[in-house]
Amino acid sequence: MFKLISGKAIAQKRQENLRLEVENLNANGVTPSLRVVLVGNSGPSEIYVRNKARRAKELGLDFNLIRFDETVSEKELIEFIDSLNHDKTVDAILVQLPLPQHINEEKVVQTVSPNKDVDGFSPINFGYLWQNNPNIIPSTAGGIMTLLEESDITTTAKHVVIVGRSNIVGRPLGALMLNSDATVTMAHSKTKDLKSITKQADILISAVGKAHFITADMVKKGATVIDVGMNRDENDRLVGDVDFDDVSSVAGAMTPVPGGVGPMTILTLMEQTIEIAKKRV
Ligand SMILES: Nc1nc2c(c(=O)[nH]1)N[C@@H](CN(C=O)c1ccc(C(=O)N[C@@H](CCC(=O)O)C(=O)O)cc1)CN2
Ligand SMILES: [Mg+2]
Repeated sequence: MFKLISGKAIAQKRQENLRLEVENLNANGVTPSLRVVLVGNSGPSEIYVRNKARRAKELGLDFNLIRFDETVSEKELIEFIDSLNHDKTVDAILVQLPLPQHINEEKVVQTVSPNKDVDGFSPINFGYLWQNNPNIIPSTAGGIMTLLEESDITTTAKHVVIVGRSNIVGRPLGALMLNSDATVTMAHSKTKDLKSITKQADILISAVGKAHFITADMVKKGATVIDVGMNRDENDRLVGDVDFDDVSSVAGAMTPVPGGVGPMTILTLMEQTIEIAKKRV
């Protein structure tokens, strides 16, 4: 039987509990605070940041978006982030990616204090994650683990194939899957005979950024397929990496785009902002 995994519904359900946690914190004089730094005004980043702002406001968080022109210098950006690091009223800092070409993304990510790094992108938090001692973890990867858990899809001893090795999704998800006792294969653009590998997956995750990349012939019957892609098709519709109509004829469970992984990314960001703020109680 085929199951559609709705990230939107799971995120909505968990957000109810988060509201109660925020009320509890408020009763202790704490309002979790999140600062999002956005450089330039690319269409997709604007949408993602707007979604973050909406959820934060629904939860009653202290949310602030700080915008910089896309010509901002690396030095100015780094100095600003450092001022947030030292601001005692700020729990969590997020720099929306990607950044313009002239700014070194690694340097900026390394500037965010590991204690406020709600994206879990700093080398310290990445290191903790790979040592199976996670602190703050990247939101998309964390959201996917929650999505599976809430859908009663276990990872122990499963063969998980992740296509894509980005720092935002593929690599941290590889660590989380390994930590949760899956057998993990990380595939990427240099992988030979990708289809022979994806066909072995009990859980197949695609984070490639190419519409219609995963087709039914690449999927084992009954497999769970998680689609992280956010692409525009030839009709300018938002689609994932997975050819949904084709793959749903063989998969056992699948996430849609939109309404799958995206809402879970934002939920996890809210959960982690609240977790960081709890340390103030
Ligand atoms: N600093 C960060 N930058 C980026 C991250 C990140 O986790 N931290 N991840 C992605 C973008 N991303 C979060 O920022 C993100 C992507 C998608 C969604 C989302 O809600 N998607 C919706 C559809 C939205 C639409 O209509 O286009 C869905 O899937 O239903 C939220 C966040 C890159 N940058
Ligand atoms: Mg993300």
